[in-house]
Amino acid sequence: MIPTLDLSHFTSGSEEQRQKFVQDLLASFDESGFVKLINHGFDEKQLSKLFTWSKTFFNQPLEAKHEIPNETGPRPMRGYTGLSIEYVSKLSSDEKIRIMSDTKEHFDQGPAFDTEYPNKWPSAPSLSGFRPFMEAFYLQCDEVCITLVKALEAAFGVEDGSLVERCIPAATDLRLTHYPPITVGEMRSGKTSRIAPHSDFGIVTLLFQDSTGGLEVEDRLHPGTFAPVPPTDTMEMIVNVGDTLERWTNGKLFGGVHRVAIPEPMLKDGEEAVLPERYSMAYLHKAQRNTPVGPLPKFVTPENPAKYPEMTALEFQKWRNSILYTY
Ligand SMILES: O=C(O)CCC(=O)C(=O)O
Ligand SMILES: [Fe+2]
Repeated sequence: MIPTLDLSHFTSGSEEQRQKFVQDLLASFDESGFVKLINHGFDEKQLSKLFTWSKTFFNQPLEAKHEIPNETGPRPMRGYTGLSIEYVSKLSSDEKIRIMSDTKEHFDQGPAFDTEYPNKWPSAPSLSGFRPFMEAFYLQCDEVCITLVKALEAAFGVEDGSLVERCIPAATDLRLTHYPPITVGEMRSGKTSRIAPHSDFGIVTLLFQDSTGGLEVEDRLHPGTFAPVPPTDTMEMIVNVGDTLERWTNGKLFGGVHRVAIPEPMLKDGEEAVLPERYSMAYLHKAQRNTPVGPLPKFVTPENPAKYPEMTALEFQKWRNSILYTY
């Protein structure tokens, strides 16, 4: 089971609570690559609005969504990507996974100030409030990530601010995903899934899921074995370690592998049963673009030499993104 930690213990708790938060965060990342957070600063109204906006966006006619197409290729994603375009399965070295398509559509958003990869916003009057809401939501997610990075500085015993400065200005991608209804039969076919097993590219990911279920986490000690992360509370934020943190820590921490499969209560259902549609929001926290994503000196020793080659955060992201469309 993934432990639940109280973020307010770190931001406004006693020294003892802060230290305990830091230790528990590291222990949980070490064990599963995942943690759940409460008291993260978002309230129920905001989260319900987030999902309402996401539904309004994806409920638009396809032509309207295609007015802001994401350009597939080795670059940060912006705008709308339709069904079965991105295959995260291509990141896997397992042949059985590599043939799986993802049945999802998504909207990707970067920093508001980004002129190199500008955001693409819908023009429909019914969505006029979408952009201001999402821009504010993005900033609030970034604040939570910076707080977590501060907790990691304490956990690793590195200088205060030394990791935070690697995250400014923000270069994160926020993603809204819609998984349309799909039959149990299709999900069991081995040819498709909602999202195939993968790890995220950034430092950490913040995730809010609706009440549909299906998110699963791989047991690091038993690759190929997954445990469900059922939605128990809409206020719950799920946080996972991404590949950048794995690289910075020279493999001490690892990118938590996850997927979205058949929700637990439907596991015994027949082939014709239909999984209801599902919505999620992932804040895929990234390092600042020119920041190196090779191992930090602290984690490199003669016994444990650097396992990951040096490159910038943007080079790493371009490389990983270029793989997603190679079919
Ligand atoms: O929809 C989810 O719960 C997971 C989404 C995800 O893994 C991703 O966007 O990287
Ligand atoms: Fe993911």
